[in-house]
Amino acid sequence: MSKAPIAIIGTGIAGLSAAQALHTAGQAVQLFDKSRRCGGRTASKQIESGSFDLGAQYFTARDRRFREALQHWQEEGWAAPWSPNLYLSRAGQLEPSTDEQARWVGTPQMASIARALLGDLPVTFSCRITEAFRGEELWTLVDADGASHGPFSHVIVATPAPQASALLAAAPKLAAVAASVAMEPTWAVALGFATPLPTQVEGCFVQDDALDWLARERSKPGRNGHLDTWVLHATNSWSRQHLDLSKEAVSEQLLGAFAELIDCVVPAPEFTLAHRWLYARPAQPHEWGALADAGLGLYACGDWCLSGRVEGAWLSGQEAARRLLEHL
Ligand SMILES: Cc1cc2nc3c(=O)[nH]c(=O)nc-3n(C[C@H](O)[C@H](O)[C@H](O)COP(=O)(O)OP(=O)(O)OC[C@H]3O[C@@H](n4cnc5c(N)ncnc54)[C@H](O)[C@@H]3O)c2cc1C
Ligand SMILES: NC(=O)C1=CC=CN([C@@H]2O[C@H](COP(=O)(O)OP(=O)(O)OC[C@H]3O[C@@H](n4cnc5c(N)ncnc54)[C@H](O)[C@@H]3O)[C@@H](O)[C@H]2O)C1
Repeated sequence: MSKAPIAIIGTGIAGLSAAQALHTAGQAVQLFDKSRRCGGRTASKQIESGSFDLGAQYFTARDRRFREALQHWQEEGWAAPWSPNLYLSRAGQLEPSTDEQARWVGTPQMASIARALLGDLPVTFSCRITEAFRGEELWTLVDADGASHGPFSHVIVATPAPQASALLAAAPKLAAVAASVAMEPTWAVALGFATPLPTQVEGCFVQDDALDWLARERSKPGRNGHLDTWVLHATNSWSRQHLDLSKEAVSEQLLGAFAELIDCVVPAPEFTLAHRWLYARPAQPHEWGALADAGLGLYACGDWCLSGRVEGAWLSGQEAARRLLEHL
């Protein structure tokens, strides 16, 4: 009988990073995600007039191993540098914000990286895993419809921490660590304008009550939508305070804040979309790398194990795979 595959719950950057490392090492993997597509918080939304990045806006690469992976992504055309006309808005004043930081984006959209990393690996979408339990030797997963999946030799949980703790119940110490991680929400609003706004701004860090960040989609490489689409992110604190506000009210308030901030007249948008990220980022960075109960064969990874960024998620996935492989 062939060896049971390794189950990976979550197809964000962390889960995909672990999957790739294990696949490269000759291990069979089976991925699961509750969503209809991969990428998690590196999501891009496809609409008739183009696409835009709704979660992660760009990423930086500080770790040598991640820089090497990024070089490969660039060579393959999955990622490219993004050097926007960057501004800072403080106390209502908009000023250019030049820095030396290199930033990258997925091409032609942020979600392209996850799609490329997934490649042909076996995956089950629209499948929310609710339980992972171990028999004498092997693991079984149960989904929200009560269906069982398995058997698996090991399980890697690659979801945000609040969703990971229940899936780690077989290892109470790991479950407790995951349960101790607070994650902050972010409201995101996309606005599409029929006529390009007459401004030089392409990205802006905002120090404000409501807004935290705004980006102009068409300034990113490979984007060719016909609307001038902007993505606005609210601060974590504003998002927390307005967690249950309707999407319409959130769009209206953030559009108002944007119109006050930007140095031009803002017409009514052709298109508006609001999305609430309940678990956008860990409240604090950690240095766990990944969590492991090697005896049980249960592992956890995700941005919350490191820095709350794309780079942290990728490194955490690598670490989970490394720890699993060293115990085979
Ligand atoms: C609004 C916003 C802006 C951001 N901006 C940036 C930025 O500019 N730069 C940067 O570096 N980072 C940014 N980030 C953070 C970055 O997106 C994350 O750090 C990274 O994508 C996390 O990857 P992950 O794989 O750890 O988790 P996720 O991407 O959250 O992936 C987890 C996956 O698990 C799935 N899942 C969850 N529970 C279950 C379950 N029970 N069963 C099956 N599947 C499940 C989810 O559907 C998801 O696909 C931003 C995040 C947000 C939300
Ligand atoms: N909104 C959310 O939920 C987010 C979740 C997770 C990350 N988010 C943002 O992602 C970037 C990623 O950080 P980074 O990779 O360290 O990038 P950085 O560009 O170096 O930013 C770090 C930090 O510094 C501030 N900053 C950077 N450059 C400037 C500048 N030229 N002018 C003013 N301020 C600058 C910025 O506020 C960053 O927090 C990061 O933006 C997260 O906020 C969002």
